[in-house]
Amino acid sequence: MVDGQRGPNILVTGTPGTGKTSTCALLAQATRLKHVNIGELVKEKELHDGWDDQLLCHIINEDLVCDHLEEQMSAGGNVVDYHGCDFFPERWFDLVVVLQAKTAVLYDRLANRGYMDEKLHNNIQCEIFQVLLEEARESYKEEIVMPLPSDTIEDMSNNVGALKEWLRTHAPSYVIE
Ligand SMILES: Nc1ncnc2c1ncn2[C@@H]1O[C@H](COP(=O)(O)OP(=O)(O)OP(=O)(O)O)[C@@H](O)[C@H]1O
Repeated sequence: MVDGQRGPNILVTGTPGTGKTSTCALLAQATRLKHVNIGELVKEKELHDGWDDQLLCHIINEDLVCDHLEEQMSAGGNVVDYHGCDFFPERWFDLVVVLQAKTAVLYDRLANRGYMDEKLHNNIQCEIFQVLLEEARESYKEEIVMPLPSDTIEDMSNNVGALKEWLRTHAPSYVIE
């Protein structure tokens, strides 16, 4: 259910490479939702505690991220894109989408991106053990958690369609016809 006091907020999560950014970008084009890419935001606004040499990424400062986004999320109308979901306030989200990809598909995508060794292995393990789905189910009410396959372009298009349909039901003014 969308909180009646604000616009809808959707979280799109999943292992890196499952298609969060591509899906959110398409959804934002087709609706009035604003795409909030947490990884980009962390870099741009320096909401981090430096660089992790082992994982080769910024060490996100979750408190700074949540403080930075509080006002915008309280207003609603956002689709948030991040490979984690347990540190956001539960009240922010009306729907939590977990994108999933088959191991072979994800392997190719991450290898194409130049991921190697430990980083590649860790992300593949994360997907095999459905870490993000588990995290979403532990952090949000089960009925708002929506796992979706993201192996093909057709899946992506179906997913954007399903999310538009969800918006049509819960917050129709956000759908651009
Ligand atoms: N459903 C899909 N079908 C075909 N290709 C896809 C699909 N989803 C993503 N891709 C491709 O996989 C690559 C990774 O996608 P994307 O950057 O959207 O993933 P992500 O989950 O946002 O990753 P990260 O968490 O690292 O930002 C891109 O080249 C994208 O075009």
